[in-house]
Amino acid sequence: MRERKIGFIGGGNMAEALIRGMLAASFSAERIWVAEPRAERREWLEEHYGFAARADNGEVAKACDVLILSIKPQMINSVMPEIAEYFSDKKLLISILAGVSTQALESFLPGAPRVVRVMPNTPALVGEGAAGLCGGRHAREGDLTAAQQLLESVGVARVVTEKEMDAVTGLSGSGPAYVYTLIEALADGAVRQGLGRDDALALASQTVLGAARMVLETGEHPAVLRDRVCSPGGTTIAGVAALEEGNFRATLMEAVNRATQRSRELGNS
Ligand SMILES: NC(=O)C1=CN([C@@H]2O[C@H](COP(=O)(O)OP(=O)(O)OC[C@H]3O[C@@H](n4cnc5c(N)ncnc54)[C@H](O)[C@@H]3O)[C@@H](O)[C@H]2O)C=CC1
Ligand SMILES: O=C(O)[C@@H]1CCC=N1
Repeated sequence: MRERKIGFIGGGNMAEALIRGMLAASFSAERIWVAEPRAERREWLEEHYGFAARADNGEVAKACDVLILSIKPQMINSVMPEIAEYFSDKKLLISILAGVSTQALESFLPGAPRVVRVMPNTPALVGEGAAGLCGGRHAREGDLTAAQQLLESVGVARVVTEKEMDAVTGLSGSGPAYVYTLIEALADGAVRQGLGRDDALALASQTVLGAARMVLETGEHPAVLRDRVCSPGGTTIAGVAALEEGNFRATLMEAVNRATQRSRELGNS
């Protein structure tokens, strides 16, 4: 993958997160192309990352071996024909679009198109992404491996079934937004009790990071780790009781549920 030319179709937030992560993981900037219609965004990308961004999707589709489709799902009808013109079985399409199936993408492309659908997330920008991916009907074994390696250069990547992709979207694709809300709310709670804003944000963020690493590195179930924090009659169980009163767990489960449903809707629209 590192030797091939990789072209992003759409240079927005998620494309930038992947590009920045890839550059940090020593992908060469010369091999990264971006098609982006907004002139000010092209200038910004060029200034910050040192590659030339193009206005024309066709130019990037023609030049690159791997295309990473990173437009909004609602744009596929107008953008896919621009790519299809230059697509062949020598090229690979990797889509990051929420909800859009490999079958829908394949229907725009000639022949037996090689398509891999991935759902990354923005922490790829700092090398801590969490992604799911699946192959389309004509994707070769090496295509899925290549896409997985690319995603693993910026975090964790799990191969899942296409049916599972909407749930991945509701969990890790959208999940950073839930966690940012959690961090902000934790900090607000401490600010309310008189702690300085900077200290509150730093401690809230590190607490989330530390707890996540405890789950990943000890292999213990989260409930076991939680029980170790809850001293009988202590402070933590008083806080946990408030979470239960506020339906914290049910609310998070419902957030994943709604985002998953929305991903399915985007696929049907
Ligand atoms: N933002 C996120 O956290 C994640 C987003 N995604 C997916 O990534 C895709 C992009 O999302 P974002 O980066 O958040 O959106 P965004 O709006 O930041 O990026 C989309 C980019 O496409 C450009 N664009 C508009 N019309 C175009 C055209 N005709 N041809 C080429 N480019 C065009 C826009 O100018 C913009 O820069 C979506 O499909 C989304 O489902 C997937 C995982 C996470
Ligand atoms: O909100 C969205 O639709 C995109 C997909 C996953 C994260 N952001």
